[in-house]
Amino acid sequence: MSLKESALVAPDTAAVPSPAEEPHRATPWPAARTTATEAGAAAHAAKGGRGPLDVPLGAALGRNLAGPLLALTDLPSFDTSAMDGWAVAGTGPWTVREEGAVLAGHAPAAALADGEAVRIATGARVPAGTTAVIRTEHSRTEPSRAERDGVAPGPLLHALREVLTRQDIRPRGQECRVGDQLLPAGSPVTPAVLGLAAAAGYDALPVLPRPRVEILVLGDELLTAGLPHEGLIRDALGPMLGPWLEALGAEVLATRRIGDDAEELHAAVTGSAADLLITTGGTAAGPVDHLHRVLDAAGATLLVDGVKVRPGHPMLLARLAGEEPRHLVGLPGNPLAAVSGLLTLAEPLLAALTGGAGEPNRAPVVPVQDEIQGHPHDTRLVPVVRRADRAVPLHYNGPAMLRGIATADGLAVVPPGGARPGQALEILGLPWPTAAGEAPVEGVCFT
Ligand SMILES: Nc1nc2c(c(=O)[nH]1)N[C@H]1C(S)=C(S)[C@@H](COP(=O)(O)OP(=O)(O)OC[C@H]3O[C@@H](n4cnc5c(N)ncnc54)[C@H](O)[C@@H]3O)O[C@H]1N2
Ligand code: MOO
Repeated sequence: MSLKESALVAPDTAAVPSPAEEPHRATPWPAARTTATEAGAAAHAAKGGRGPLDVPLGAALGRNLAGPLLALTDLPSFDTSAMDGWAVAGTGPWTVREEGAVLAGHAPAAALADGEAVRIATGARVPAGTTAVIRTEHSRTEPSRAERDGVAPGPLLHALREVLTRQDIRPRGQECRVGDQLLPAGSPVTPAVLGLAAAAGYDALPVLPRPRVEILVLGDELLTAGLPHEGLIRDALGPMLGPWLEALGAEVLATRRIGDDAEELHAAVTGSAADLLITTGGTAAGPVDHLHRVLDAAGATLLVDGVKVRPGHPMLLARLAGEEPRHLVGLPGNPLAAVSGLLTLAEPLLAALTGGAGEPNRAPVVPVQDEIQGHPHDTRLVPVVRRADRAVPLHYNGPAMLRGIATADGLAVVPPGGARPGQALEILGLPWPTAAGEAPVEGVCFT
């Protein structure tokens, strides 16, 4: 008997009701996120072996630091002139030393004797004996009598304002001393962090390994190019999920289109090397919704089978069979339902899988401007834009729509029963910069 004939029996012959038809099996939304976090944390702990990687600075952007960033040097590493002007020793007027300017990156200049001055550039090492730097614009020079007579020494330097001891000198170690912690472990490597790491002496950074993710897009009705026609529609999830998951810190191994083929799906699920498989579609009870049967045949354990959230309630989380802990998140096919599954299950799991690289989607609490209709029993996730101190719900929030989320700053977590105007709600953030306050808020209300 083939796989299709045995474990993957056709849905209309299956005696058991589908998970979508069994609301009691659905997990409350907060508990589903906790389960996903715990699954990721357990997988991370079990994988102890996948230790930090040293990557060149240029490749570290967007990764998370595997350990604290410790300064490899004092910063600045020498007493540095903060201004173009004069290094002086003692009180003025000062005799200007004959030699040329002390420049950044050049050999150290000879020590200044009391009463001497030398030209200095911003970033140059101040000569030993220097008591202050005077900016060019705060100084004037005049020929000394000796210089007028044609014999050394050179001109005299006068300060045009009071000179404070050590002014405009950046002392060695002002920003940090060697060994100081500049950033804690887990910090995201931003462009600014790359700059700081380079300044502090790093050529490479130890970063956490990224969870490997594979995306399986299911559905015979999906087109990868052109206009929808004859009942076929464009695949909206393939182009969206890879970049979204990368923005959440994953390494996306592949996005594969599988169609509605149970055998092919079974082979893809059992043969994948990814830490996390993401499927789209096939979670419900339709004639070609094979996901539950494939997971059963593959020996997977369902950790979450339906969540009390709208949209996206048929989403699921499974632990795949095998010694290595690997997971599968089944996202519903409706595009906004898939986003809901991504934020509910995939995001917390990925955050924990990277080893506590930061709090997953720290949700700020913001009052909502308008009433938001609730589901009687389930949480709702509703795209919102932030306007000043308020969250404004967007209207194109139907399960099959991406028009709302495409202009949103986040998703409001609306408790069962709904929210009153002014009620404070958690807002799940999106992993990219949003144009808060720019988006149109008027529109037709669809469900
Ligand atoms: N009898 C029931 N039917 C459905 C239920 C239910 O509880 N009982 N739940 C509905 C809900 S809610 C959702 S969400 C969907 C979930 O369906 P599936 O995960 O099985 O997804 P599909 O049936 O494959 O597709 C649903 C919908 O989404 C479109 N789709 C799928 N993939 C994509 C894609 N990559 N890009 C764009 N659009 C996609 C697909 O064409 C369908 O229109 O089930 C309901 N049914
Ligand atoms: O999960 Mo469904 O998206 O509510 O239509």
